[in-house]
Amino acid sequence: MSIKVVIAGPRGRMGREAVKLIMNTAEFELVGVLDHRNGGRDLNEIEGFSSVQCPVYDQLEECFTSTSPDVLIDLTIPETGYIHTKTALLHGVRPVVGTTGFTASQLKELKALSEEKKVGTIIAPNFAIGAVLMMKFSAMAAKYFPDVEILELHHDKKLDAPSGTAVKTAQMISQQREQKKQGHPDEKETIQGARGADYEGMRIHSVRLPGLVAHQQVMFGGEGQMLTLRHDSHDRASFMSGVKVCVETVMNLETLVYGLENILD
Ligand SMILES: NC(=O)C1=CN([C@@H]2O[C@H](COP(=O)(O)OP(=O)(O)OC[C@H]3O[C@@H](n4cnc5c(N)ncnc54)[C@H](OP(=O)(O)O)[C@@H]3O)[C@@H](O)[C@H]2O)C=CC1
Ligand SMILES: O=C(O)C1=N[C@H](C(=O)O)C[C@H](O)C1
Repeated sequence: MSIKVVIAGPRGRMGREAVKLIMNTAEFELVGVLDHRNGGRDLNEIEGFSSVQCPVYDQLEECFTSTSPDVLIDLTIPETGYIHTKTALLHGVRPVVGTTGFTASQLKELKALSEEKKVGTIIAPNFAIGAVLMMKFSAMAAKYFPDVEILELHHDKKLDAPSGTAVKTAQMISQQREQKKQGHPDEKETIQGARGADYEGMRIHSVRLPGLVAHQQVMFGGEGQMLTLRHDSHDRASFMSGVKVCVETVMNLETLVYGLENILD
């Protein structure tokens, strides 16, 4: 039996890749898409989708009622992605969320709702296996190198900063690292923001430039040595094997999983 999927944000950079993934995977069926600008049309009328037949909705409730999907893949923007995830849970549809920028309190609320409804949910700040390994290796290294700074680099159309990946990396590092305020105790910024964002004393720096896709470098400094871990996504195809695993796995969950590292063997 196939897994019935709805995609929110199909015209976006990630949404277009996700449509291809679902169409090219025999066990998945694209039953609808949510596009706030094209409700009532068919996807094959929209530029770039001439061979994909599937109804387009601009209201998520109507989409769920009409298509009875198993899974919602959300690839939109932070505020909307949060509302979509909540709506899916209330309709018994399992969310797989790539959208980043949710607050800690939103994540907490969604986890509680997922558990209350027993509807599996995966929120993955990064679907690329290489990025997940970089995060895991960073957490391992932080035990030995408590002085660490994260540099994330993205295209200039990105809305949230720091990136979801950088925030998740900092959280994973903080579970291994002795708490520490880095840099000189008396350091002063002569231009505000020069030292980046402060996450429990470690710094996160966000670069936004045309020409970039998604990149992150985690730098550890020790006595007379440096360790640098870096991951580069040069193409959004890098995220799709992770999306596939999430769609398959969420079918067997009854709680919220935050991070792809928690479902990989
Ligand atoms: N987890 C992961 O591995 C990855 C996550 N991401 C995240 O995925 C999200 C999407 O990224 P990306 O594809 O690059 O972004 P895009 O801006 O290319 O796509 C976002 C899409 O969402 C649509 N959208 C905006 N507002 C709404 C709304 N109110 N209702 C419905 N749809 C809406 C946009 O439509 P329109 O433009 O017409 O408003 C657009 O089609 C981001 O949060 C990004 O950080 C990105 C890459 C990898
Ligand atoms: O917006 C993007 O492009 C990306 N967003 C995710 C994030 O915020 O970490 C994942 C990846 O870095 C690409």
